[in-house]
Amino acid sequence: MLLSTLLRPLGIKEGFTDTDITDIAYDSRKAVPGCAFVCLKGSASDGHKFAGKAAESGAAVIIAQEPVEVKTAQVILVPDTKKALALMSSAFFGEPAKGAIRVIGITGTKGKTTTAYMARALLEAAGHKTGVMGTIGADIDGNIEPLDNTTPISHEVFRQLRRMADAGCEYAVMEVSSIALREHRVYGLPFEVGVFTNFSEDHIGGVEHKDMEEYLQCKALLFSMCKTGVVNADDPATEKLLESSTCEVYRFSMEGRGDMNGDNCRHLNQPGLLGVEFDISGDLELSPKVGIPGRFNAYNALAAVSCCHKLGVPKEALLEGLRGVKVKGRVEPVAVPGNYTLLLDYAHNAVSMESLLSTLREYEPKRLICLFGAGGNRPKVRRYEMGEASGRLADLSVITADNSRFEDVLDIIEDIKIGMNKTDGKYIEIPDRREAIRWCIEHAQDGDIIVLAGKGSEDYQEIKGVRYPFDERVVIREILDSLK
Ligand SMILES: CC(=O)N[C@H]1[C@@H](OP(=O)(O)OP(=O)(O)OC[C@H]2O[C@@H](n3ccc(=O)[nH]c3=O)[C@H](O)[C@@H]2O)O[C@H](CO)[C@@H](O)[C@@H]1O[C@H](C)C(=O)N[C@@H](C)C(=O)N[C@H](CCC(=O)O)C(=O)O
Ligand SMILES: Nc1ncnc2c1ncn2[C@@H]1O[C@H](COP(=O)(O)OP(=O)(O)OP(=O)(O)O)[C@@H](O)[C@H]1O
Repeated sequence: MLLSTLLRPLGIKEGFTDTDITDIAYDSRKAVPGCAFVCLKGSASDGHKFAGKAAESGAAVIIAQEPVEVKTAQVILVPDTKKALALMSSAFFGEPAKGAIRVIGITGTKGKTTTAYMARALLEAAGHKTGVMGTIGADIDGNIEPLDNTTPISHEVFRQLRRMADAGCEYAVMEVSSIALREHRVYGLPFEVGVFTNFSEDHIGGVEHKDMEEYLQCKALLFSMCKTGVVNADDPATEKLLESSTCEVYRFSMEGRGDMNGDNCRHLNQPGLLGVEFDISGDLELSPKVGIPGRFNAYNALAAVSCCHKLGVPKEALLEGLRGVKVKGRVEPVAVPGNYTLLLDYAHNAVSMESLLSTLREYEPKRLICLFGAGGNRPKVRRYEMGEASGRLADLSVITADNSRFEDVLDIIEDIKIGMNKTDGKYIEIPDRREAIRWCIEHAQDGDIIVLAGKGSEDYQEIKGVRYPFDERVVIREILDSLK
């Protein structure tokens, strides 16, 4: 593609020699002859330092935001290379979001993945093929390409949108993290709808956000990039989020203050099948059954229904889509031979643990058993808080390993116990996660709900820098086979 075509969206029309560009690279180790190398300032290093290396590998152009010394490539200075990468990537992949595919962005502290998959289920029930991009990966028809981040770097965002459009998707639903908005990973992307699920404390400190104010301001950016903002009217942060919005606003609520309101949430409870049912009024009258349990999933469903209603999805498709929805690793049921319920869930901090366990309590299990660990090399406060939440809400906690990374799993368990010991919750410790799961299955009683928290859709365990295969669906099947 001609350099002039890539630079046009940046408003650069002169001051360079036009040439054919083979690729766009932002990592010097992946620079190829004839590419444009974009220098990005990162958290660990500065891409400007690698401009020389990229030129040695044959880069024809260096896009930089401060002067760099290279002899074999032309240098083009721009005010912000992250924005430049996004605009150039969109052009490089044929501007997929300007005609080929309509993009829905979902932001919020919790519920992004679930709401994204619900929206896909609704759109597909209406006959619109839809791709999903988020924590689980880039998913077209269940074929999942892993992504480095929940919202990957802009080049990958536009590459995936092109892939989805080429595969015949009319829509892409993507999770848009606050970090991605801060880092301009979706800069210039025209969103048809932006959805806001909720806001609570998370992602503060280290390379993440400075404070809650900055966290919210980053999320707010989505609402000046979309035509319609579909927002949770019940969240105390919503009005502040919308202060500088430029979109049409559509509110959903479980407390009667929205354009679309949900009410009268009821639990669906059969062995192996938990779900929720609720009534919608306002712009639509319907009582959907949702194939995933939890009061918070009524919220997620209401967000997805509001979004898809705005896109013209008919009532019948809304009902059909929600009934059949399943989200990998989000309160996902696993078939077991006994009369108990075994669920996999991604809850890995206090907020999600609290909402998960309190909602499961409402299903009145004989016992609620929660198996969980906590990630190594992550803030310790998570461990104390998760321990406290499980101690308070589960009848029995089985404390085990999660991705211990470079820490000793026994040290992490000791931290979890600090929180646990603030409660009178019963617990056992089984550091080997496979053995802990086996214990739960061997000791399950009729009417129990057992939830394996923390892994969700992950299929590995990360120990001392190595990722070992660990798909809980496979592990459970192996344990059940060995017990036959
Ligand atoms: C802080 C942050 O967001 N970092 C992201 C960033 O990496 P970085 O800033 O550390 O990059 P760096 O190592 O400093 O390198 C800077 C530049 O030099 C280049 N380089 C580097 C070395 C070299 O030899 N040559 C070279 O050209 C790099 O390719 C890069 O362009 O760019 C990478 C590639 O896109 C991301 O994978 C990485 O995400 C890291 C892994 C991360 O943990 N990010 C978190 C904070 C994050 O983004 N989370 C959100 C929210 C998730 C949620 O809601 O749960 C997400 O969307 O995932
Ligand atoms: N609306 C919600 N409110 C509170 N908790 C929720 C909500 N939706 C889901 N959860 C809980 O949070 C966990 C993660 O849900 P989900 O993956 O949908 O959210 P996410 O925003 O994508 O999360 P993350 O940013 O951690 O990847 C679920 O497994 C569930 O326990």
